[in-house]
Amino acid sequence: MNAVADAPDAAEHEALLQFLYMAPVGLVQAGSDGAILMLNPLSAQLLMPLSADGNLLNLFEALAPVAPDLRQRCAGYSAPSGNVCEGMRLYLNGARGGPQVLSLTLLKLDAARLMAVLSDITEQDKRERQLRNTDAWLNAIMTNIADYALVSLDQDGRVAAWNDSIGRVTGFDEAGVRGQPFGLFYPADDASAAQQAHRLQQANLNGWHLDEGLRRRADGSQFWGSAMLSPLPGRKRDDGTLAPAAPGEPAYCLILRDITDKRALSENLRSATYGDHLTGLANRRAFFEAGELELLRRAKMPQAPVLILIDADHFKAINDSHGHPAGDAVLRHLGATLKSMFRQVDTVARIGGEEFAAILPGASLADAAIVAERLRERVQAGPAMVGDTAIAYTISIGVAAMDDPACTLAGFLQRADDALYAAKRGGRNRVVCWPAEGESQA
Ligand SMILES: Nc1nc2c(ncn2[C@@H]2O[C@H](COP(=O)(O)OP(=O)(O)OP(=O)(O)O)[C@@H](O)[C@H]2O)c(=O)[nH]1
Repeated sequence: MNAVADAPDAAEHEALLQFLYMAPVGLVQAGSDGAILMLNPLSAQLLMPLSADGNLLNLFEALAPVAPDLRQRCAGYSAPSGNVCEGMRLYLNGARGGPQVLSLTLLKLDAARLMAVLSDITEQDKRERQLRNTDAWLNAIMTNIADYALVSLDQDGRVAAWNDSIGRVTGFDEAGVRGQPFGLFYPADDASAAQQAHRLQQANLNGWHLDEGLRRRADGSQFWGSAMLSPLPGRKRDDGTLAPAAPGEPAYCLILRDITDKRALSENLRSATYGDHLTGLANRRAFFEAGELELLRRAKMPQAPVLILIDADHFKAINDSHGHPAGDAVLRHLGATLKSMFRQVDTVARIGGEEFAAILPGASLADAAIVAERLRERVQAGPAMVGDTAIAYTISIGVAAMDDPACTLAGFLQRADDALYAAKRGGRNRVVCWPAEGESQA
């Protein structure tokens, strides 16, 4: 070779060496018998832990602990050139999930030469394993947790993909579900196109939409369920907007869950927190919360609510002559009478030992006084039966309109209590409205 021709060769050679040195993958050139002809620093680094004596002389021998059949593979590869193996995973230190994972691609360059490309894919392998675990985990959830159901919906909220869990929770079969709007799982009065569109829109805006309520099974029966709706993650563009999905393709994920048990639990919790254990009415805490709420609402209502305080007369004497448990039975009797006399919208509570209160929204003082008088008559007319014993008792009632914008709930209670006190003083078994005659206004 002459000097003019030699110069570019030397430069190319230098560039090649530099490439081999810097390459982010391990490169090994070997003969067809595996004898290593050349290897770059990274491949030496990757192969070194496999070598028993630190001498990297033969590729097949170096890789024997993790790829014992490599020599046979090459021998059996009859094409003049091509990939003997591609992306073969080599798990160093034996076990899968060990500290290091290599990927090996072995190229047959020609009859005499092989080129191995090695790269460290430990992190990638770990991520893939995590994904597989997550997949298996999700699958296990969907298959084993009986009260969850997963379904994917298309752009318009129609069921795009069937999942067995849907059948299990709702009783629908694939033919009955695929292509149907997801309102199918809701009772008719909650399943309009507009209601569905609203749910999808909320999911688009917030990233998810969750609602709890009655859900419908294939046989028309209902259960208490939650529905979590969210756009599929793949649709999110870099700018945060959602890419439209192709017609019929999954665009949303809907997770339905039967939470009948959970609801019963929270109802129990609710009644433990807000219910009176003896009478089943609201308790003092519930009464005060409802009272404050009524005061907030009062401004927007044409009619202020009315507060009624009810107290059993001479209750101590009942306890003394019949015993405390009989007294309890009388209180239960009074509670049941109250429950039967007031409307659904009224708050009726036991706020003390033998003291009860009711808030009547949208009632005038005169109407409330009539209701109170009827209640008094009813209690007087019907004794409480405790076993075989009829225990007659009466009640006194104070009534106050909650119509003074400057007055607080405590203030209204004081007014009703003043009226109640007047009823007691006046001889009991009577109804008095605030301001009572002869009482000064608070
Ligand atoms: N059995 C029973 N008695 C209760 C309960 N809470 C309070 N009491 C009793 O109710 C009685 C209330 O007595 P007082 O406040 O003197 O009133 P009263 O005897 O009803 O007389 P007037 O209210 O003035 O008509 C007391 O004896 C309390 O022990 C309860 O949960 N069960």
